Order: sequence, then C-alpha cells, then structure tokens
Amino acid sequence: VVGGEVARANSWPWQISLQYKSGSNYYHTCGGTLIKRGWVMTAAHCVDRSRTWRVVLGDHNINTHEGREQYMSVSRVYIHPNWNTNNVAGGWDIALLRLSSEATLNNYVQLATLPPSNQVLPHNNPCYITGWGRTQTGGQLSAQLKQASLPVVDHNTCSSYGWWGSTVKSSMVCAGGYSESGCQGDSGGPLNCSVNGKWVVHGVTSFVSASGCNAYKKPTVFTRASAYISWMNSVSTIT
Ligand SMILES: CC(C)c1ccc(NC(=O)[C@@H]2CCCN2C(=O)[C@H](CCCC[NH3+])NC(=O)C(F)(F)F)cc1
Repeated sequence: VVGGEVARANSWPWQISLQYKSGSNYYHTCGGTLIKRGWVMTAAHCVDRSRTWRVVLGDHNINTHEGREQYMSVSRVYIHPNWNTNNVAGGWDIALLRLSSEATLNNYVQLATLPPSNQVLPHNNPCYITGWGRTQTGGQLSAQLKQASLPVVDHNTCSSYGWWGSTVKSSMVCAGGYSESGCQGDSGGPLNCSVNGKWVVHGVTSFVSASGCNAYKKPTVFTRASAYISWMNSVSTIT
C-alpha cells in the first residue's frame, strides 16, 4: 500500500496473509479474504505457481509472532477456469483456497461480508485497500498491515482515454488513482467498501500500472467480487 497509514491491529479481521514455503521458512506473497471458516478468496495470479501455501489469520506484523495468529495449510486451490495467466487485463483474476481446517472466529478473525450478486458501487463510494504490500514503487513490503482510502472510480471514468482505456473490463472495480494505491504484495487482498455503514468486500486486488504503483490516472484495479458470487457459491459448496 502506497500512502495511507498502519491499520489498528486486527481492525480488518477478514484480511489474511498468503505465504509460500521456501526452504524452512514461509514468505508473504499475497493478501486474501476469509469468506467462510474454511475458505479464502484471493487473486488467481497469486496462486498460478504450485507451491506449498499457508494462510495466516489474525496477523498484524507479518515478521513477528504476536499470539493471535492462526496458521492454516491449504488443502486445495480453485483458480477460476477462465483465468489466463498471460492476460491479467482479461479479468477472471480470482481463486478460492480450501483450508485444511476451519478458522476459529474471535476478535481477531472474522468473516468478510460479500456484496449481492452484480452490485456495482457508485463513483467516489468510500473504500479502503488493506495489505502488507510494498509501501512505494520498487520498495519493501510493510511489516505491519496498512490501509489507504481509495474511493471508487466508476467504469466510465476508469475505462476512458488517459485512464486505463479498454484494459479495464466491467468485471473489475477501479479505486484511487491519485497519491494512494495498492502495490506488489497487496495482490489478492480486499477492497473494503462502506455500504450502508457496513464494510463489504467489493474487490480482490488485481493490478496496478507497470510503470508504477501510484501512477496518475491509473487507479488500482480489483476483480469485482459481485461478478463472481455464483461461481464462489458453486465452488465452496463442493465440500
Ligand atoms: C496492459 C495490461 C495487460 C497490464 C496491466 C498492468 C500490469 N502491471 C504489472 O505488471 C505490475 C508490475 C509488477 C506486477 N504488477 C501487477 O500489477 C500485479 C499483477 C501482475 C499480473 C501479471 N503478471 N499486481 C499487483 O502488483 C497488485 F497491484 F495487485 F498488487 C501489467 C500489464
């Protein structure tokens, strides 16, 4: 997250850290959202490579053990069938992770609220991006979870000339586009939007400009969660 501030610990209790094993250590690579006690929503581009994954729930500082974390292994990865790893602009950048056991819900770990199918938010709807991603273009990951205010940019504006143009599809949500943005390492995490006074996860962090995370008129682009409700229901009732 470029700009914004460090979040109050566990104030986004559905935010997870997706980590991969290398040697005897685990490394943060993406964010994600706890949507059911045994299911996490993330970006397909995060889980393109087959690795040994783990999901950390209830985390704040990803470099220290604070005692509130729950460490879950991943029993299966469901990448959207239409995802094309070579074309993030094509959309479909969404995946579900089946956890090997069910999360314990408490003050630090809660389920996200997902939007109703096909709900599209208006221009400037207040939203926050959260994540442990780089704090500057080319910078380092943040040790502590960060948040930044990223108001919705409607599709009309976001897909216009000078903005993202036709790179952005209606199955995506744009937000921000000025000084604050997502950045590498925030992928897969939530776009938390305030709807009727409640936080609703409307986006899965997908991409930013290749020329810089907070590039002018290149808002952070999210997979629009409301476009995938039926797919997520079909997958997660597989159990
Ligand atoms: C023109 C269109 C196809 C296109 C749009 C944006 C990009 N952006 C990028 O490549 C930048 C630079 C590093 C990773 N990155 C990204 O945007 C990656 C997703 C890359 C997916 C492709 N492998 N996502 C993120 O960094 C983010 F913002 F989600 F945290 C690349 C191509």
